[in-house]
Amino acid sequence: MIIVWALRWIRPSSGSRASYSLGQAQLPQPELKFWNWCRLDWTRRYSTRKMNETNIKQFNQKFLDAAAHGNLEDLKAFFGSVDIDVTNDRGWTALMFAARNGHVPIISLLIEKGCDIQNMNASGQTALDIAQFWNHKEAASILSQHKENVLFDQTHNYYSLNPLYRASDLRKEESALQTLKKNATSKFILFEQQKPFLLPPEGDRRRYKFAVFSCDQLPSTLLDQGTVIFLGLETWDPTSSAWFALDVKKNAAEMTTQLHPNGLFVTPFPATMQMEETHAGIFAEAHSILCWLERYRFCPTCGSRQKTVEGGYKQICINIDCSSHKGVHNTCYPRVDPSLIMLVISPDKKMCLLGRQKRFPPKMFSCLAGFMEPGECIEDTCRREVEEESGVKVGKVDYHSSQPWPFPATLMLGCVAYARTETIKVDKEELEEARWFPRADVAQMMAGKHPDGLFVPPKQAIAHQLIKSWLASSSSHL
Ligand SMILES: NC(=O)C1=CN([C@@H]2O[C@H](COP(=O)(O)OP(=O)(O)OC[C@H]3O[C@@H](n4cnc5c(N)ncnc54)[C@H](OP(=O)(O)O)[C@@H]3O)[C@@H](O)[C@H]2O)C=CC1
Ligand SMILES: [Mg+2]
Ligand SMILES: [Mg+2]
Ligand SMILES: [Mg+2]
Ligand SMILES: [Zn+2]
Repeated sequence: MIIVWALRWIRPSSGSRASYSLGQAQLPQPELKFWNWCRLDWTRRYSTRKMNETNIKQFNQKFLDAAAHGNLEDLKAFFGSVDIDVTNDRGWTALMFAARNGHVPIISLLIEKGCDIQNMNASGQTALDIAQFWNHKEAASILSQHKENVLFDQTHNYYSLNPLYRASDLRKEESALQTLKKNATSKFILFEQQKPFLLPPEGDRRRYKFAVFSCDQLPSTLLDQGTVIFLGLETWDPTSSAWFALDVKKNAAEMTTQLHPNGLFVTPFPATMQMEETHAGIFAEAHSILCWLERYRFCPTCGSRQKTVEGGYKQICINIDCSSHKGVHNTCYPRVDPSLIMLVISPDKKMCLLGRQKRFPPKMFSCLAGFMEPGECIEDTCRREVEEESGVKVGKVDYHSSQPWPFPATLMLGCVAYARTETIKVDKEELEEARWFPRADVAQMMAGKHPDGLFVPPKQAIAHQLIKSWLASSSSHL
């Protein structure tokens, strides 16, 4: 049913070229969960095979059965056509079934194929919890080794996995940058008014990615008239390929669409939440810089025009008498807005506080969040925002991880906050609702199995990772 709803919201655009537009504003059904909304790529693949909902369920069940029964060859046949993290009604994945029965070769293969070992079922158990519960020592040992790796990697939230070496020293060398731009190995990604030019999910590729061009593939008018940003080099080796973002002017967009038959300029959110992760990291850098250049065309100090230098990373006022040329002139550099996002834990540590902003999809609850103000430390921003929005008083604050949120340039600082009080008084300006949720409810919301259809943001959001960490660290309280 959910899949049918989801498909309803994948609709061809008005032009002759196929495109898919998805938007938060177009989410009228309370049941259309963010979670499923993020899985539309594989849903679409099924739809092209004309599989109906029952067929899909049976197909998925056969995959889960192969894992549960330890049938390695049967399982291999599903790769490429099944979502490796697909679940049954209770949130059990193939990895969990293999862990339940101690099938070590199946566990190893699923991990090698990139399954998410941190997924939890509707009871809040991971595959590792299950292997340990059923005393499958070898399975538990493999899963715990990989869990350590995953936890280490988890400092990289989505949008933060940018593989480029930024080579900031090169930005000051104008002639070197000009030479690099014309270098045959240099790579260009395109934007039109901050909309990235992407290749939509297709065939076995489940994610959007950039269409990447060399200098020779681009008409010189695009290069000459557009805004070019130097993003970095592929490696620390100065002879490695350089990456540039090119914002083509609006009137050049038509020309650009002729460059790749499947490419599209897409509205960045939510499409970029479904990108190949390294491309999402590159998008975060390019998009934040392009938004800054567009919004700060005039000097914030005297209102004169600004000149863009240093590969797009600096703007200087053309008025030589402007005071921005003296002392610390931070208006010349791209802005980053620090903001806090916190999972607030109840005094008895059995519940967490989640809230809803009016703009959220129906039934989605998330962590509270708020922008840092001048002269504030992380801990005080966290305490102030939680009290302003929910009336709850916070004591200790622990830092968890961070995430660039490139809409346009927020840096989310993720924390776990320990409440001193429980009484909630919601600020209706900022939140529609805030509630304490027991651990079991949150586990169901994570697994998309809550009886009232409540759910939390998808794994690309740092809120999801904060909630997941708390569930994992408190699984012994079950
Ligand atoms: N991933 C997640 O689950 C969630 C992420 N977030 C993100 O966290 C960030 C902050 O959360 P939010 O609750 O909106 O923040 P706040 O609680 O601080 O409230 C936002 C309001 O504060 C004002 N404001 C003050 N300083 C700034 C600034 N530097 N930049 C923009 N607005 C400012 C704006 O008012 P006005 O516009 O009226 O001028 C804005 O609407 C946002 O980027 C949001 O997208 C938030 C919740 C959940
Ligand atoms: Mg606030
Ligand atoms: Mg807020
Ligand atoms: Mg605020
Ligand atoms: Zn000025």
